[in-house]
Amino acid sequence: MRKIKIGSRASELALVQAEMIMKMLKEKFPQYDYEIIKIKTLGDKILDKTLSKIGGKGLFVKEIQTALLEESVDLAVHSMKDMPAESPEGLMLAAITEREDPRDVLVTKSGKALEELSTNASIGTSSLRRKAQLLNLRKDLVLKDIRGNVATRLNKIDTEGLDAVTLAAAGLKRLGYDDSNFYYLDIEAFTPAVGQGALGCEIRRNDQMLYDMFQEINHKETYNCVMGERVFLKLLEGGCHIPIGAYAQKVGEELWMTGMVASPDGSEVIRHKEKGNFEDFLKIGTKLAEEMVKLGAKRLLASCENERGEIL
Ligand SMILES: NCc1[nH]cc(CCC(=O)O)c1CC(=O)O
Repeated sequence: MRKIKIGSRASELALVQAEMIMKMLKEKFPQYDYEIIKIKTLGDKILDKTLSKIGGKGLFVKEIQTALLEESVDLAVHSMKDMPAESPEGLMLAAITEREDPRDVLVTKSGKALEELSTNASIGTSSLRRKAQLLNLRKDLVLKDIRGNVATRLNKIDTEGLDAVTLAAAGLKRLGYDDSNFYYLDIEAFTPAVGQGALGCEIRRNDQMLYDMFQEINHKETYNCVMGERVFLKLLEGGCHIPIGAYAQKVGEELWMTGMVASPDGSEVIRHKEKGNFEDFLKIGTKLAEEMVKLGAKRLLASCENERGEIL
C-alpha cells in the first residue's frame, strides 16, 4: 500500500495547513497511508534579516521543492502567497483548495480600528504591501519590521511595545485565534497579497496517481481566482520587490479582479478593477496588468531598484 509523504515547513501554521490537506485526502482516499514530514526552510532558519535581503519569497518553498524532487516527500503544501510564479522543472501545482478569509487584520490589545490608533502609533509588519497601504491610510504611523511565525509576531505587541501588528486573517483563523481583538481591514481599501488565504498542493509532474486524486480536491473557483492573480503578479512584478497585491472573486458568472501597486512610502496607490467571464481568468489578469501600466504602475515599478523589501 502506498504511503503518501507530505512535506511541510515546521511552523505551527504550516503544520496546521498540511494537516488540513491530509484530512481532505484521508476522507476521500482512506485506502492510503499518510505522513507529514517537517522540513526546515532557509526562511525559517534566518530570522534576523528582512526576507528580501536573503532572497525573497522562494525561501519558504525551495527546500520542500528539493525534497519533492528527491522523492523524500510526495506532496508539498504551500501557502499560495509564498509560492514563486513558476514551479521548478519536474514539479507542478496539482490543486488549490478553497480560500479562507483573504483579508488582512490589524491586531491590537483591545481590537481598536485603524482610525482609533493614537497619532504616530507603531505597527509591526515586514511586508512592503502592508506598509505602503497602512501609510496611505494613515501617514503618521510608524512601521517596524518584524519577522517570525504568527505567535512570535503577535507577542511583539508586548515584547516590542507595539500598538499593533498586521497579519493575514487566514493564518490567524486557521490557528484558532479568537478574533475579538481583530480589526479586519476593508478589502476595497487594503488589497491582499496575491494568493492570500489559499493553499496550493504541489506534486511531481510524473505522479499520475496523486494528480488524479487532487482533481477531486481542487476548488475550481479559488483556482481560477488565484491563477488570475498570479498572472497579474508575474506580468507586473518581474522579480522586483514592490508593494503589490491583487484580489479576484467570483461574482455571478463573472470574475472580478482588483489590482494594487503602490510606492513604498504609501504616497501613491494605484488600484484598478477588471471583470470578465469566470473562465477567462488568465485574460483578466493580463488585462489588469496592462491597464495598470497605463495608469502609471511602470513608474512605481521603476523605483524598485533602490527600494527592495519583502513583498508578502
Ligand atoms: N508570510 C507568511 C505567511 N504565508 C501565508 C500566511 C497566511 C496564510 C495565508 O495567506 O494563506 C502567512 C502569515 C501572514 O502573512 O500573516
